[in-house]
Amino acid sequence: MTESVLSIKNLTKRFGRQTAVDGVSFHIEPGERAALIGHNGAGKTTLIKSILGFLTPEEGSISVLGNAPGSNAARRSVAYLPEAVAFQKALTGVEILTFFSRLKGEDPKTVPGLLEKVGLSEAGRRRVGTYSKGMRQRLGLAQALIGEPSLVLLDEPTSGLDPVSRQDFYMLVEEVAARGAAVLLSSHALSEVEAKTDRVLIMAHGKLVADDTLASLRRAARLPIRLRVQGADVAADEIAARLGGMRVNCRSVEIFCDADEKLAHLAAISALGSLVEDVEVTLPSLDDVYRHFTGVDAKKGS
Ligand SMILES: Nc1ncnc2c1ncn2[C@@H]1O[C@H](COP(=O)(O)OP(=O)(O)OP(=O)(O)O)[C@@H](O)[C@H]1O
Repeated sequence: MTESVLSIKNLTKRFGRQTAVDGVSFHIEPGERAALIGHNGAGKTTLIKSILGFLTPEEGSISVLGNAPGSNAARRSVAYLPEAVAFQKALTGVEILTFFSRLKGEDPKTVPGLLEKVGLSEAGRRRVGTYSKGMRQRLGLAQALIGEPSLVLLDEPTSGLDPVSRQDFYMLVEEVAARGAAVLLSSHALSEVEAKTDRVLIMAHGKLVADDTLASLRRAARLPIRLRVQGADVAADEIAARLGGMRVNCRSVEIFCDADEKLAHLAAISALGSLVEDVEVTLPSLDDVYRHFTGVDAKKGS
């Protein structure tokens, strides 16, 4: 069995009487991309700071490839990209990456390759003060990737980026995971992480209330799947009469069912032959799953 890159057992962190992280346990394996989601104040940043060794929890343990957080060995294996990455504006991208490479004890000759990886080769000789937010964030990722870390912690990494920059950013994250690094990414952008991560960790009031793949969480929540059947011409009445479900207009009928009933419903729809023009299957979104496990609407917060 491969060793977990990150292993957290029964972690509790308090600030005075406030319990920010409450008995949290999970582990992340090499190559896994895990999303950490939760309302404001759920404990995500406290958890990330504990993994980095910036905070000392009252109870429980954290191991980064067998090493204590904040130890030299753990620091060499962990990369961190905060939400709002800030660099010395007067320095160029090359100068910044060279500086951080030396700080990490890595050879600065990897800098051009890192800049190329994040699409900043041409901008590398320009001062960072002239960079857009997306370019600064990509430089931040390049800095985090110095020395090929085994664990990459990303705190709201795409906030403020435009859709194309987000897309590019997630392609880089995919590459990092494909190389075998474990990625833990905290985000409020649920529709985004839904497609871009392998596992979802949901925190609420300091507790980990869900930890699994989205498909398994959907099954556990038993949220209904929506089948929207579009009939040929004005066949909705006949389709509704033969399949059940709810007629939503003169051509379409909606059926809600459990995951394990889906194939039977699709077979029944298919048996209607030319009466049916199309069928659309909508699975519960991460928003729906989030609401189920936290009782909170992701768009509204706590
Ligand atoms: N240094 C601190 N001193 C006192 N309380 C703190 C401190 N840091 C965090 N907290 C409290 O701990 C709880 C968890 O905060 P945390 O920042 O970890 O949440 P979060 O999930 O990252 O929230 P957000 O999504 O808003 O960033 C909150 O109630 C917060 O007020």
